[in-house]
Amino acid sequence: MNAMTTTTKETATGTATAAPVLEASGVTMRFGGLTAVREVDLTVREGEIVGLIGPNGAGKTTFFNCLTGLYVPTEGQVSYKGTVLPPKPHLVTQAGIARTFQNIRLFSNMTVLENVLVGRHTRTKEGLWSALLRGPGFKKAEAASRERAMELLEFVGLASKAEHLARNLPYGEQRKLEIARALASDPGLLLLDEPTAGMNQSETRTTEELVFAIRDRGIAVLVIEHDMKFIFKLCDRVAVLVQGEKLVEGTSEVVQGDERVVAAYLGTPYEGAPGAEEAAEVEAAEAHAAAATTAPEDDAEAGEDTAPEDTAPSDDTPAAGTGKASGADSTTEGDSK
Ligand SMILES: Nc1ncnc2c1ncn2[C@@H]1O[C@H](COP(=O)(O)OP(=O)(O)OP(=O)(O)O)[C@@H](O)[C@H]1O
Repeated sequence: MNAMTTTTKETATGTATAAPVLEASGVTMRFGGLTAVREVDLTVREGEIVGLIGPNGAGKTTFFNCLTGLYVPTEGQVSYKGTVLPPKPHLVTQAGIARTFQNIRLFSNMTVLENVLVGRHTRTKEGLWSALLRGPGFKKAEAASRERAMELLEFVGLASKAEHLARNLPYGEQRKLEIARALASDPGLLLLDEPTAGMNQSETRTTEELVFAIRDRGIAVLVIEHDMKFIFKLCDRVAVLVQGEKLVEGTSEVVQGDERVVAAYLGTPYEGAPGAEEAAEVEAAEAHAAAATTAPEDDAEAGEDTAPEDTAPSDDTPAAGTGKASGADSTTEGDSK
């Protein structure tokens, strides 16, 4: 990792007033009756590393998919450097957002270098004919792309394996290669989905340094991770998603000290928890219905009057906030992780 320098969070001080790179506002994603992400606002500023955490199924990856155009959000919008993004992955990449996936997506039968070159294609201007005829313009562009790709491999510490097949790399290096490929599109914002999943401690530590070094190159980072030690050490700010809603956002210290975050991870309900109101209503209605079935006969008349409004929701009552569900089918992808 020759180009990497070990840096710390301190280099990011003063980012609170830096220009926003990413602005997500009111992002909601519904899949039929399920609201996976509900009205989430999130800003990432220049020079920041922001963490997105939450228990399994909290909606983190779905939110990433909304940011990168893989899903068309049911509501809300996403802007990159002040311009609203069209929900199309290639246009989002072209605009300046790159990502890695929770499930590694490399071209396993291509070399390490070729994988990075693929990530470079959004930044090369040579057209199809130029490529087929292999004219001087194409050769020059190809040489420049190779040089850039090698520089990125050097940066992530994989230069010596440029000609290896991607599938022969150990797992931790495949994750690094994914990062190099994402960087090949010259992004202003990098989204990392669980970059240390499956890594040992030393690989995690190297990834930590890599993310700091990426930020030091002027690329803002938004990272999903379950490894709390990694997140709290790395991030200038952390947002916590629980059941699709943003519960807390703040510095690592603020988030770690918030009892609602602890409760969400331990599964302990707390006052005002997302979905708590609906759950309380259902519980009350069920209790009411149960009382009605065991009520003495002289209560039956009163029961008839109140039943239509007070009974528990029927099976076809939509879940809270699902009234406007749309678009999910057309945007759902097979493997969106
Ligand atoms: N394409 C889809 N169709 C229907 N439901 C989906 C789809 N993608 C995600 N979901 C649901 O949305 C909710 C949020 O899932 P998501 O994968 O975004 O959570 P997550 O926070 O990334 O979880 P994890 O930490 O386990 O990766 C889950 O209930 C999931 O089952």
